Amino acid sequence: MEEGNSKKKSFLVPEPALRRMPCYLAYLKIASRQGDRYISSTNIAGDMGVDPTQVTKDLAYTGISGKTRVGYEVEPLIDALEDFLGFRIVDQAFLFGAGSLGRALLHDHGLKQYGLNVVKAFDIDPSVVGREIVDVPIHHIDDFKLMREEGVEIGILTVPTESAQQVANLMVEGGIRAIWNFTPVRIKTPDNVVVQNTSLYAHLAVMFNRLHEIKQDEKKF
Ligand SMILES: NC(=O)c1ccc[n+]([C@@H]2O[C@H](COP(=O)([O-])OP(=O)(O)OC[C@H]3O[C@@H](n4cnc5c(N)ncnc54)[C@H](O)[C@@H]3O)[C@@H](O)[C@H]2O)c1
Repeated sequence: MEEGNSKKKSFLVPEPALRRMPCYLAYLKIASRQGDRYISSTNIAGDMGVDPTQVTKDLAYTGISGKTRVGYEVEPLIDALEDFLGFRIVDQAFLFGAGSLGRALLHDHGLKQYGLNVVKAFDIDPSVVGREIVDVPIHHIDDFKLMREEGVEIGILTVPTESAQQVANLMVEGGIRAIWNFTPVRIKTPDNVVVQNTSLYAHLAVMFNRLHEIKQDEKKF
């Protein structure tokens, strides 16, 4: 489950719409592979369990609108969504904390496909510093300030909770402008730094709760 720091500033595109867009994109890519040239918002909505008006509104942010009766042309919509979401430009990122989660992220091919290329990682553990994981060199965190001139603005935070704020401070001092925070700590940053909190476990909690409620309802009948 993800939660941004949009409280600090009001952004043009609402976060729920942005979160739905990668799902539309994945759906459209399947449609394209099946040879569909056109698709209607009603079809997208029906298959994805979203309201058709919501689909039209969300997709309008890309600047593309559907045609009466035929709907959206699939390929141009895929292009527009990828451009809009920034998935076609590959941004460079640094990773902080090359432990179990950090390494899993380094092994994920999806990140690059979605426009994020991790070029360096930082850690304090002598058993990982100096090594490479899937071609990404692991440096000591103390060397991070020397890398400032590389102009990398995106940082992934996967350090233990106790170090989260301290490492986040270092990241900001070193020029990081957007932090993808996987730690459960609500880190404090200046207003002009984007923080995106992500937790697999929050989704798990929702799944447990929904399953529990469904089973409770079944018991009643
Ligand atoms: N968001 C999620 O869904 C999710 C899932 C798993 C873990 N987590 C969180 O991610 C973080 C990492 O979890 P993990 O299981 O990978 O832990 P881990 O202990 O395997 O890895 C943490 C790494 O950070 C390094 N580290 C410690 N202090 C550091 C510092 N000051 N600077 C740089 N590196 C430092 C450690 O040496 C280690 O390699 C934790 O905060 C955990 O709660 C979140």
